[in-house]
Amino acid sequence: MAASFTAPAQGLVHCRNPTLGFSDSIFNRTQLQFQGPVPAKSHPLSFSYQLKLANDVFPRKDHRCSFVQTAAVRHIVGSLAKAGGLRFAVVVGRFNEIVTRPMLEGALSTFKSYSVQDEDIDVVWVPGSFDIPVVAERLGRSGKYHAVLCIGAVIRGDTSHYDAVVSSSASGVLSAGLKSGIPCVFSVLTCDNLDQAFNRAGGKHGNKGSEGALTAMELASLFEYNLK
Ligand SMILES: Nc1c(NC[C@H](O)[C@H](O)[C@H](O)CO)[nH]c(=O)[nH]c1=O
Ligand SMILES: CC(=O)[C@@H](O)COP(=O)(O)O
Repeated sequence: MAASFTAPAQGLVHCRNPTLGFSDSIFNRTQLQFQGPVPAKSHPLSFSYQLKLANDVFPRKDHRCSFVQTAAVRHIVGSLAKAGGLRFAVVVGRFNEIVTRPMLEGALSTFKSYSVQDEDIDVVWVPGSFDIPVVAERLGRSGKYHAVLCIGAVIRGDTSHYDAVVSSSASGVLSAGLKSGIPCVFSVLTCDNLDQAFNRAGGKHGNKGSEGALTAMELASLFEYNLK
């Protein structure tokens, strides 16, 4: 997309120049002195007129304007600061609840710390990770939530059952998001043993439930405020 010029009175051109912050989009305004005539009622300016303005401001011998090329990129990022007021569903597997419960608690406290109210969160328990996707899709389609966070813990046993549950859960959550059009976040641990799981449920490798809540808020905000 082209740089967004506005042409206020008196021949001043403002150029919107986005800079990225991790959790928010910040736009800096740069004022440029413009030499040529500015049409009285000129916004939004056509792309060709924006090019003409830019070339008038930065004339180059080879008739190319590097300013337009760099300023034309707009970076769009969801904002955690705008999570308050958004609604979330959390689908949690009861299987290995000793792991999934602290993940859920981590998620709920992270939502709270970004001003998401308790009444804007519904927690739905299901038997295990394999059962999460069908529920996530139903919740996504309900129109009640801005994002669905999926929490589970699959721990390898003796047979190939692990692979079936892991791959079904991962592809199912992906498909739930794609089919419902609502972000469905995958916070299902896939571990070789209980130790690995505890380390990711509030232990030395953090809490993947909390991380999932951050992802859910960022995507919910992106969809609600930037991609409509
Ligand atoms: N073994 C694990 C399961 N298995 C259960 C399935 O998820 C599912 O509930 C059952 O097949 C009925 O559809 N679930 C986990 O979350 N973690 C496991 O380690
Ligand atoms: C990940 C699993 O499904 C696991 O609990 C099953 O264990 P097993 O393969 O020993 O039956």
